[in-house]
Amino acid sequence: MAQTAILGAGVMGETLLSGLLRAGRPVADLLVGEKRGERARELTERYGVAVVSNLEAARQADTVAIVVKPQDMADLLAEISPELRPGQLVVSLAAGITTAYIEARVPAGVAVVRAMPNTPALVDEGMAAIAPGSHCDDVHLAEAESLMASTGRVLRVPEKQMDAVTAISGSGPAYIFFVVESMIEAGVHLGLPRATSTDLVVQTVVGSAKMLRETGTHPVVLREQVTSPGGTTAAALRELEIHKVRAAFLAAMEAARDRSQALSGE
Ligand SMILES: NC(=O)C1=CN([C@@H]2O[C@H](COP(=O)(O)OP(=O)(O)OC[C@H]3O[C@@H](n4cnc5c(N)ncnc54)[C@H](OP(=O)(O)O)[C@@H]3O)[C@@H](O)[C@H]2O)C=CC1
Ligand SMILES: O=C(O)[C@@H]1CCC=N1
Repeated sequence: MAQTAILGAGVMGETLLSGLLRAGRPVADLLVGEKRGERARELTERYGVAVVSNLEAARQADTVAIVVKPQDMADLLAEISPELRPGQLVVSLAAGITTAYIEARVPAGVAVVRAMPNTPALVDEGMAAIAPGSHCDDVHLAEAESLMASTGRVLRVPEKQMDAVTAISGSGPAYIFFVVESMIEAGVHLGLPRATSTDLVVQTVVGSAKMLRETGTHPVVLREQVTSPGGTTAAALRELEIHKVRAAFLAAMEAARDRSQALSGE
């Protein structure tokens, strides 16, 4: 099978690595580029994967997945560019970095795909979107899709939607964890033991997510089913509206979208 290199084995790089292995990708087909010796030893012990220099990984691999921070992208591309060749596929998982940014820094003819995954990929419930660059054919896009599909669902989107995707599903798990954390804390304020509050909130979120996915019913309808006339839910939702939670979500996601747009220029 073709070799895939993962450059940048932090939170998301390790999530991709472990997902590919769970999906049955032979470890011999994977390479990791990691500059810190201690981290390299940890990854080899944990997964049995070969850890090599970025240059060596770029030389050997057919597909190079780049999972460094956007701010480290320019240096990494300058480092590996001498080893990249036309026909090779670069998949960038970095927020905000456009395919044009990468294409301008690699040899002509290198295919580039921009991907935006999220951390639920760690439990094979990821949501990723992919967008092709200008030298990318269907085979390249299908390869990027199969890479991301190892850990969950994948959508193909036009690149102009990627900053919004990043604001919704890329950063999205953090908003959900923030809501969960807030609800647990509220339970504690209401006098529940922390463990009880945590159990109640986590299962409520899992159950609600499962209902959304399995029934396909619109969230407004599901919310109305919970909201008995003159009851407890109506009282709570009124407070959420008074505190402008809906407007806060809109402002938050606009801020994430704007931050994503700014990252290519830094
Ligand atoms: N975390 C998330 O939920 C998501 C992250 N992403 C994207 O994934 C990318 C990585 O994010 P995340 O995993 O959170 O960040 P991390 O900081 O956890 O991981 C980045 C990794 O890249 C390594 N690195 C930096 N420079 C190089 C280099 N030249 N060669 C090899 N490795 C290098 C870092 O090593 P060291 O620590 O030694 O510097 C670190 O291990 C970002 O671009 C982010 O936008 C996308 C979607 C979701
Ligand atoms: O916060 C970030 O910039 C990255 C991209 C999406 C999720 N985490």
